[in-house]
Amino acid sequence: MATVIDGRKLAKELNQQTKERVAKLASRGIQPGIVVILVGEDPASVIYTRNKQRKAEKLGIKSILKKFPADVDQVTVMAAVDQYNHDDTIDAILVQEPLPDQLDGQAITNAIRPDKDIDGLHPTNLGKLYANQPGNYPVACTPRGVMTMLHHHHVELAGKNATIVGRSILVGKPMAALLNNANATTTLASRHTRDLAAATRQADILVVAAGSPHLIKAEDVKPGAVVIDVGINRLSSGKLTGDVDFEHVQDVASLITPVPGGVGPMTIASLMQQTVDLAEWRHNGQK
Ligand SMILES: Nc1nc2c(c(=O)[nH]1)N[C@@H](CN(C=O)c1ccc(C(=O)N[C@@H](CCC(=O)O)C(=O)O)cc1)CN2
Repeated sequence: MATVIDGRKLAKELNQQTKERVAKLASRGIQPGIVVILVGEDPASVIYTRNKQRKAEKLGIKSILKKFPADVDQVTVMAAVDQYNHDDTIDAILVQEPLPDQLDGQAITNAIRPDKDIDGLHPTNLGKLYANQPGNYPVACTPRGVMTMLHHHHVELAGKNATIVGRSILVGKPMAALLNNANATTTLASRHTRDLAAATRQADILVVAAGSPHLIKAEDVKPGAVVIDVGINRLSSGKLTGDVDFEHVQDVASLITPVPGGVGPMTIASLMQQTVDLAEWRHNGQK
């Protein structure tokens, strides 16, 4: 039976560390600041952005929620990004995804100053990640949170087979890069993968971010594997469930994350952690 990774507990510990770092910055007259740009009223995004705001305020981080109607045009959003690029009280700019179709998300990301790019999606930051450059730069907060979980549980990565299911730019791609940079042998699978079960069964570390409820069954998992479920799916019953059939996979895995209470809380805690990183780097001139 697998050990269940308690994402809420780990997030609480990380948030405590972040709070202490915020207090240290306050003694230098610095308050880290984040702005979250929310377009439209997607119910899940409204909840996530509210949770981010609450957490930031609780930790002493300045937080602005900049809302736009769903039919906002590109120029208006780009102007807001430009405004916060030049706002010295803001260290982190986050554009909540998903965005409506009329907006060019890539152009918006590219307009964010790389040293305020909290999601680590600007090509400059992605390039550094893919080049495995040393130094300080932001990386996407969900993969960062997953890495923190793996390190916390002393999961050995070097030489291990890691399979990531789902190749989004927000999770799958940076996750594969981080694991590869940690010397794991990585397979980045997607819905195009011919034999997905073969790819998942070879994994010592399996990260699933496919957005498909219970896609991964017990027979898809190597005995003793570490299974990280990034999926958050709301069933018609209202219940949240992951991409992994937790009930049965926990009998096969050695370590497993639940949904809810696994990766989700770590995403927000990592976001707060990285907001403080950005503030420290900017104020210490370590860009
Ligand atoms: N610009 C970004 N947009 C989005 C990101 C992101 O990292 N950057 N990630 C997701 C949504 N997300 C944060 O924005 C997020 C999702 C879920 C959770 C979370 O704590 N989930 C809880 C359950 C919450 C619930 O009851 O609904 C859990 O898993 O326990 C945090 C953050 C998409 N957009």
